[in-house]
Amino acid sequence: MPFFHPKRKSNLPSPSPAPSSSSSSSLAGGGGAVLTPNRKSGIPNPNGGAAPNGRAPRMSKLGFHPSPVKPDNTNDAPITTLEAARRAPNDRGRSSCLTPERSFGNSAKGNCAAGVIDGGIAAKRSLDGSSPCVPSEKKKKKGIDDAMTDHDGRTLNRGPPPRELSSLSSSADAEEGVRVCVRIRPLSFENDVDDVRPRAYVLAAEENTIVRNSGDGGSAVEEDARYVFDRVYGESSTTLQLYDEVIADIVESVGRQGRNGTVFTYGQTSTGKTHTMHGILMAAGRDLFGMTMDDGKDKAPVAPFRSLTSVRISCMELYNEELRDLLCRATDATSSLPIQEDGRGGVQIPGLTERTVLDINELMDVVRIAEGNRTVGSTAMNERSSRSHTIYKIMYERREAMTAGVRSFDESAQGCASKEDKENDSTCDGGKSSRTSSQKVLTTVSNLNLVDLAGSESVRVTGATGERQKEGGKINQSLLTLSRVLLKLGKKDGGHVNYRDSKLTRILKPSLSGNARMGCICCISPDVKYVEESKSTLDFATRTMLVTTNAKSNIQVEYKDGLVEEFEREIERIKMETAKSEESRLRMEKALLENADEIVCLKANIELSIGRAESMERENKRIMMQLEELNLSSEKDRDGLLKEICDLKARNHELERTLIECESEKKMMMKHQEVDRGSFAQEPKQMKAEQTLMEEEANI
Ligand SMILES: Nc1ncnc2c1ncn2[C@@H]1O[C@H](COP(=O)(O)OP(=O)(O)OP(=O)(O)O)[C@@H](O)[C@H]1O
Repeated sequence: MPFFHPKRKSNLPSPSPAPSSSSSSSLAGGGGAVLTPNRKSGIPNPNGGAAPNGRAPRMSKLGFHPSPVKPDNTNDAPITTLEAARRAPNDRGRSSCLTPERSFGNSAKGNCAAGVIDGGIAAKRSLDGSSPCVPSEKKKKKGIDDAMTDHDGRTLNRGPPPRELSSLSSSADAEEGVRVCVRIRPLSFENDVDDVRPRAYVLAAEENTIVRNSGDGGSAVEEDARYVFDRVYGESSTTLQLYDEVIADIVESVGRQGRNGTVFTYGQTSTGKTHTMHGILMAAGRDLFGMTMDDGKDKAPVAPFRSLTSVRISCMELYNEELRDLLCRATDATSSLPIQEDGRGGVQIPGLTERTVLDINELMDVVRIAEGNRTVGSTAMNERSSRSHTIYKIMYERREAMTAGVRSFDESAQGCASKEDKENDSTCDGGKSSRTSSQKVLTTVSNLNLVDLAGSESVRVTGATGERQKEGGKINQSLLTLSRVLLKLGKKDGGHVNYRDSKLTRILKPSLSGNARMGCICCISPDVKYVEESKSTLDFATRTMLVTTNAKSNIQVEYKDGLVEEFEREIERIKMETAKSEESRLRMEKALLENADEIVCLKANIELSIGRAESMERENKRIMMQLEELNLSSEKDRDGLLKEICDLKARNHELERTLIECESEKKMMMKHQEVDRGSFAQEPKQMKAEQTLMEEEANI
């Protein structure tokens, strides 16, 4: 079954600007919200580092800056970096690497380095010394070969011709299809160009067709294995290419026509959705700020007018069906925000933080803060997997004051945009109206919603358990609801569309139900392991192709005498405020510089103290160890002494016994002695008697 959907508009893009629109306070419209300060995070700055002036994003009191006046001299900086990759060959700054005939053609296989937008990969590709935007001969040839053959070198069937994307030159308020493109991420980030492993899906010769790699010779690709979208981008494509061909037009109609735009990335986990969305955020921000600068240039010759443009951003995530503000303080970050329908088809999110940003650097600073607050987790497939759907809402507001009777440039180009305008404006009725009011103000608030959906995932490949598995379940559930809603919308007569089954579809309702130009980027992996997951993404993309929207231009016209003067006074006041805040910033910078020495000194002292504390801790540990050793050895000694005492006691006991025995022996001996002494005493007497007797005998 061919998936080409024939009912879309087909005008080539035109750079001509168009009129503006009115405000609404919803995801499809404007939205009053509280301003709160914020935290830091980690996406690369468009200049590759901190903002050149080192400033944090500012919140202007009113949020407006006069568009013809540059708020400060840093405004060009980010644009310059990005423009370097784009501006060269044509003045609209569209893909600088594309030749005119390729700009809607084979560019899908291009090797253009996208400067900061595609980061590492782009930089890697330009390392061979060739100009980053001019493919080398080898690459050019490979690009052509890729277009005609699959990865095993087999020729592929041709698909239907690409449907042409409608553009700004199409009449305002026309129905158009959601712009759908598929991007295949590189198989391996280290060596993507030369990796020759077979791919699950390959690009066909047409830039809008992708086919399953059947592996059977490739010449007879089955119809159900062939998908046709608005564009298909291969592994070596860049985000900038994709942005230029599919998204830039939507962004332009947000800035120039006051229509809402919504772009979302969809796909399996780790297929490059966040990677792609960051590039889009940067490029869209640059284009929108470019338009604020253009405002004055285009109109000055046509009408006496003044215009004020402001850009605000809010960031939110939908985690486990809870809506969180990504720009509020850490303590509040976990509280869930309510979603309220405003009864006019829009959605309100009370309490959502809005930050006014004055240039692309400030915008990306805010995005970095939001990124830092996003819920990410590590899975088997992605070390930093988004565990939530993230919505970046950029509000572009423009107020124009002009003398009635003279049309603004945009009006002249497009005619009066809205019915109210026609009714109120004498310039739109061929001069029949007798209205004589001299001044009018056109106010337009249009929103660009950039939605980075969490990746669909199967436990089989992510190996998720516990909390990760629970999150995965919620993600899949909300994506399934989105898919069902798109299916119903695509069928037209599909009956009631139930947006209420998930918060994701509730938030996206204003866009899905028609009041936004929409773009959908479906990301897939070329890995054959994930062929089923990729097929499911391609089926989703196919369903999305059938959905059409009809975005209205949001414009409000007010008439008031003396308004231009009032407007001019306001511009002056804002200019003064801007100058004052610039002055105080400079003062603070100076004070910071003056305190720098002291800070260095304090730092050194702190480091010294930390060193001392560490050595004291080491000493403490050493003493503790010695004490322990001593305790151990004294315990040993005590045991030995106790044993010795026991031995001595036993010995003592033995000696006492021996003593007693000795005593008794002694007594016995003494007794014997006494007896002996008695007999001894008798003996001398007897001897003496005997002697006396003998002497007597002798004398006789
Ligand atoms: N086209 C690409 N070129 C270079 N690197 C890429 C590309 N696509 C993805 N990557 C890298 O692949 C990794 C995963 O990409 P990313 O986080 O954007 O995927 P994801 O689809 O958003 O994943 P998840 O749904 O899990 O959040 C990142 O390191 C990213 O930089």
